[in-house]
Amino acid sequence: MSEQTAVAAGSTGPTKYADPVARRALMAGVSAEPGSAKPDAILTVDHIIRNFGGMTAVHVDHLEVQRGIITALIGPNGAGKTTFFNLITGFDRPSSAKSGAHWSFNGRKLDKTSASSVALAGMVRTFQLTKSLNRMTVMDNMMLGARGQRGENLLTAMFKGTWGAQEKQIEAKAYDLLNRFSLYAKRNDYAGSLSGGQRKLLEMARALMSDPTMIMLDEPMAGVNPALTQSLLGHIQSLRDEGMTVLFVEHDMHVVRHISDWVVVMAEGRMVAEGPADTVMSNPAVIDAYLGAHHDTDLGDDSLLSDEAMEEISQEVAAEEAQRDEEQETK
Ligand SMILES: Nc1ncnc2c1ncn2[C@@H]1O[C@H](COP(=O)(O)OP(=O)(O)OP(=O)(O)O)[C@@H](O)[C@H]1O
Repeated sequence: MSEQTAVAAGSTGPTKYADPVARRALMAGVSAEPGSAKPDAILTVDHIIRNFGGMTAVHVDHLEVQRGIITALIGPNGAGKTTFFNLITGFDRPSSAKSGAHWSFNGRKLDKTSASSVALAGMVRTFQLTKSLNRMTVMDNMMLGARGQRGENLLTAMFKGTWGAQEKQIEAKAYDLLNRFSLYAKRNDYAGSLSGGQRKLLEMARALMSDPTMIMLDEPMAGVNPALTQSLLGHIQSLRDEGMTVLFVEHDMHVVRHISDWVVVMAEGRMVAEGPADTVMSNPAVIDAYLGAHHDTDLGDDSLLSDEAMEEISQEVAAEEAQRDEEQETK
């Protein structure tokens, strides 16, 4: 069993960053400026711009993601988080592809790389279950997660009847992961029959089939009921404790506070702040980015909503309403 497989199957011991004191010490000297240098960056991104027509969805000058910890990417709706994920995982091309966009993962350049090559390099993102994946069993979803390993299409191999020893190992890994994520009993059920939380577990388990070095989770808690939230959070923390790097997008600020070692904030396509969760969430630029656009956003700490902030927000709301009324009248 490879070391990576051992991580996925949960049989390795904790790594040095399983210790919160070690993680805090690691990041203690890192500047809280956007684009700050990290002690050991696993992902480095430069000059990534994505325009849709006249609108710039992403404009990231520089970003480094630290190896071995959990980094949250937060920002209001439309900030560009998903587009950024798509760009760095090869599912979309930057508009700046020919004018200086480059990014590297684990020492390997990825700028001109396809999505499958990015996954093979060890940077894997979770995907929501699509209609066709819903119609497949849980186990078939897992086997599909191994697709691309050693450049093979396992499903084709299955249908061709070339099911060999190597594939048996992969099957064993799928069972290990299903056990770990409490989905073994569901292995023959259609993925579409799973609850919201179980789907999120399957998305994570499926991503782990390809032995990632870094896992990227897009809103891992969306649609998850409170009973499974704790379990999902525990799984994400365990992955980190076993040595995996985690980068995740999440709107729930309580979750972000609870599990993030580092938080990067995106607004209007740009990285606007970085730092430990508490520092970032008391940063006026972050409060502005959220509350300026979304007055009902819960930043996970009610004490941030001081009388002064509330007064400012209500003035902004009143000004916006007055402007809307004016626009209506002139129509
Ligand atoms: N294919 C596309 N064509 C045109 N505009 C797009 C496209 N994809 C994204 N956008 C726009 O780019 C901006 C960034 O969108 P994106 O989905 O990346 O934001 P986000 O931060 O992930 O938002 P949310 O938190 O709501 O998921 C938005 O204004 C969105 O409408």
